[in-house]
Amino acid sequence: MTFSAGLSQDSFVSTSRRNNFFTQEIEEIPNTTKAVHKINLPLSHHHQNHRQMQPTQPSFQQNRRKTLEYNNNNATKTFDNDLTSTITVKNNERHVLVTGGAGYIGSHTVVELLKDGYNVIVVDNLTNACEESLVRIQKLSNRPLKFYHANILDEKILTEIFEKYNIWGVLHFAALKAVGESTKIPLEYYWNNVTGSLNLFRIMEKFDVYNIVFSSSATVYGDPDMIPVNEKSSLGPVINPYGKTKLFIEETLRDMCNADNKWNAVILRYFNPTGAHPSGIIGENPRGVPNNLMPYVSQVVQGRLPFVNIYGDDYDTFDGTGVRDYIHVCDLATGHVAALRKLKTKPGCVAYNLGTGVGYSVFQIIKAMSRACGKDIPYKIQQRRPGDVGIVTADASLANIELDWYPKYNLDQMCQDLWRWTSINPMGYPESIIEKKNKLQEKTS
Ligand SMILES: O=c1ccn([C@@H]2O[C@H](COP(=O)(O)OP(=O)(O)O[C@H]3O[C@H](CO)[C@H](O)[C@H](O)[C@H]3O)[C@@H](O)[C@H]2O)c(=O)[nH]1
Repeated sequence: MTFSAGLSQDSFVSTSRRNNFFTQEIEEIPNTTKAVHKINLPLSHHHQNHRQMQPTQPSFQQNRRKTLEYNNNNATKTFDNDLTSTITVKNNERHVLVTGGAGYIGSHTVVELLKDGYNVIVVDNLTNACEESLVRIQKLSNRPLKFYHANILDEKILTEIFEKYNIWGVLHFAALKAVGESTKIPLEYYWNNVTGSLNLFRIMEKFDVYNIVFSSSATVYGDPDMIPVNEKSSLGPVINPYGKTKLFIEETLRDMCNADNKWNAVILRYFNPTGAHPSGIIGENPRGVPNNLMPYVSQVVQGRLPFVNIYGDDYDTFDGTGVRDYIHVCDLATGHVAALRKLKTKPGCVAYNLGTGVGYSVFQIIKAMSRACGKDIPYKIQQRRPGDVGIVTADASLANIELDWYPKYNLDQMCQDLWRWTSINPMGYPESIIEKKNKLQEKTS
């Protein structure tokens, strides 16, 4: 039987809103020595008369690689709309390297990094991310970034990046991340996540770059012995290969920091990221049927999926459904900026939970999404999903105290922002030329 959760329509966002604003033109410039893409960013009407986004030629020599270098020569130091603020550029030409910076959490973090004045280089192989997010990030923050379309397993390209730029630290997001998929193709997960990270760490060491922020997950706690879970809780056992890769990389970083005090690592354990940038311009772009609850619910609202499967209503929770600690992706993003500040104090290896400390059940999530979109949401109660636990919430007080980081968004804002992103971008980001080519190559190989 299908039920539906409907609540009063206090924050309806019209699905008729469409984002024509960021139509991107990517043009291949025929060049015998370089494969260059020109990115034309459309301008805010506020800026149209004042500045021009001018693509520049990449200055590096290698020519067979698909590398994009974005530049905005005439960028002003202010931006408008709901992001009214003034950027203080305070760096000394040092860069941070963001692996996986075109992905969901990476892209929101890059916006915060650019706002905070960092020079950002993104490395992303675009397997689970879209180049379009990078175009939009620059528009949002009104600052340029540099992008390398590359895999972290590629020692040659990483070496070249470290040779070329004065890199101060690395934010390491790049990873395969689907729990279910990891049980089917474990070797791919160990190869990409573990070997890719080891490759990155070795190259960092070679170039005397010892500052890293690592994207970990609450999954490293396994089935936690106490709730809310704090950083002193025991780690593991973790049953799926995805979680094992996160735990192994954490352990590697701890060993590296113990062995050599030049290394500093801030490990961030995310709880359940959701929401999207409040502008509705960047957000999560799941490929295929989403595994996680929030994007799944949002596709049900869109009518792309018929109903939400509620995996179990017999947990020992107040309404029987699973309880999780959902956190707005923009709060996660500011957590990374705080982590970089922490790295400047040379802390050794430290781990922080990033969550709100508040748990919501599956029923509460469906109701909150229903409030945000003003629609009834159909659901069916199903068997428990294998590997799920009843309740996981964070004790994030260590991050509050030591990083001076506090989440700002509540559940209704998370749902409103998620729904705004979904309404404006019903099918996610448009595919870029690179992504189309990747797909073609996958089909023909
Ligand atoms: O279609 C769905 C999807 C999920 N759920 C339920 O919703 C809750 C949240 O499930 P998610 O799949 O959204 O998130 P998880 O808590 O299972 O997993 C997330 O948090 C983990 C850490 O706790 C890991 O980081 C993992 O990678 C990440 O996806 C769970 O009770 C789950 O049973 C449903 O009822 N229906």
